Amino acid sequence: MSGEMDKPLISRRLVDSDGSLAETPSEGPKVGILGSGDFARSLVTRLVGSGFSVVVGSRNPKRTAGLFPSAAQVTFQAEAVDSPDVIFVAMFREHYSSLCGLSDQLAGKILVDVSNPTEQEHLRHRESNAEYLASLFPTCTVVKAFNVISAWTLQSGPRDGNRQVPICSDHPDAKRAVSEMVQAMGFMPVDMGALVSAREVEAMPLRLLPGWKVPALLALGLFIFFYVYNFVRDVLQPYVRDGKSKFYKLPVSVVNTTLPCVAYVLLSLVYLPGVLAAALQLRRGTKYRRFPDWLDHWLQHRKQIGLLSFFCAALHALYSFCLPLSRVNRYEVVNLAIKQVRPARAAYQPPSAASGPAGALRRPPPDVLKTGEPGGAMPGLVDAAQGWGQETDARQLRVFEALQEEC
Ligand SMILES: NC(=O)C1=CN([C@@H]2O[C@H](COP(=O)(O)OP(=O)(O)OC[C@H]3O[C@@H](n4cnc5c(N)ncnc54)[C@H](OP(=O)(O)O)[C@@H]3O)[C@@H](O)[C@H]2O)C=CC1
Ligand SMILES: [Cu+2]
Repeated sequence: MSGEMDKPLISRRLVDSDGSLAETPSEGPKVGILGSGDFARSLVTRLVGSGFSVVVGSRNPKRTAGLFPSAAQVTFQAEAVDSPDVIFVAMFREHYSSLCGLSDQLAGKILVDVSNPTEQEHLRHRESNAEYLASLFPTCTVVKAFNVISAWTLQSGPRDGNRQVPICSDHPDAKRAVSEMVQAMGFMPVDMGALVSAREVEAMPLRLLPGWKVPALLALGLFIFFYVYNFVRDVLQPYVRDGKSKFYKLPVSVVNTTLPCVAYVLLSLVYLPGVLAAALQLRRGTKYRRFPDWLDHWLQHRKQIGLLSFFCAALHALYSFCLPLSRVNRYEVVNLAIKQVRPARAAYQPPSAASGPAGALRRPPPDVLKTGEPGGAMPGLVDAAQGWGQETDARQLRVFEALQEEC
């Protein structure tokens, strides 16, 4: 294996002094490609770079020849399929039947189906594209491969994340030959069994973020549940019972109360299946029996559930860090207001019968009336104004104190 890894992907003889790909050595294994689209072009670049001799079959070779490295031979379809034993069909399913005229020349050869159906096509056709190709060319051996690799990955070379190439075919020898090519191109073949598995292999690229759907729906469900609960507890109940409007809490405060609830429940759902599995093994007295399906799936989703739990907790930490900043600001403003109003309130005396018929003509304590001149010009008017001011202040103070509680 280490010997394989030491081999350079592009052999020295294939690279010109100016760095471009030179003429292929005639002894390189010959591979045919039908089609001249994006995938065919990337495939050719990779194959040529891996030391293969490539011949491309196009309906219009004159038009397409310029798109390929000079090391590849571009010709008509009939000519291209003549000599190679392995032929890649880099075309869409609906055009497969246009190759039927080549049936005789293709007899006994290995056809590699690289196609990917769209979601609708996948649902519409009961048989996979590879099985359809095999039914059109019963004298050929069909191998399904490379469909999970994008044209871009083919061209830029395999990365660690997507090295695997699932392969399936009814003929072990053909599968082995294609597996060796896959390896020579720097990818890792994964045997998926017989050609009936092609449907499964073709569905792989259709799955967006496999394994995340159930955990994501679970997290969303939990979030909605706890959000509604916190909404009823923190917003709806104070509104109905005391008439207090706390709807401003909806976008930030209620969300921030909800996030840790979701994080905790998700975290417990990461550990719970392990405990259940251990209990089940103890009860059965063996660990060599399969878990029931529901537990098996649950165990497999632990990583995603754990990551979602971490995400909720991290978001909660961020919210909790940012919230006090705005609160401190609000608190300082309210505090300042209270400091200004409180002395006036302490000095306020409700009007009593002794203070005369008008009530407003009572005399405020001297510390409040610093600027007023007791007994000066128009004392009654000054008193009345200050009495009115104190009543307003008292009401404001109640509002401010309520605000301070909120902070
Ligand atoms: N692009 C990608 O990243 C990937 C593509 N694939 C699969 O590879 C196959 C080719 O894809 P791609 O290269 O992107 O597609 P393109 O449309 O770019 O190429 C399709 C090619 O099919 C050839 N062809 C042969 N007969 C016909 C016909 N009757 N009508 C139209 N075209 C015909 C054409 O070549 P010419 O005119 O020279 O005959 C054409 O260049 C598809 O099955 C796709 O699912 C799989 C994985 C990734
Ligand atoms: Cu917290």
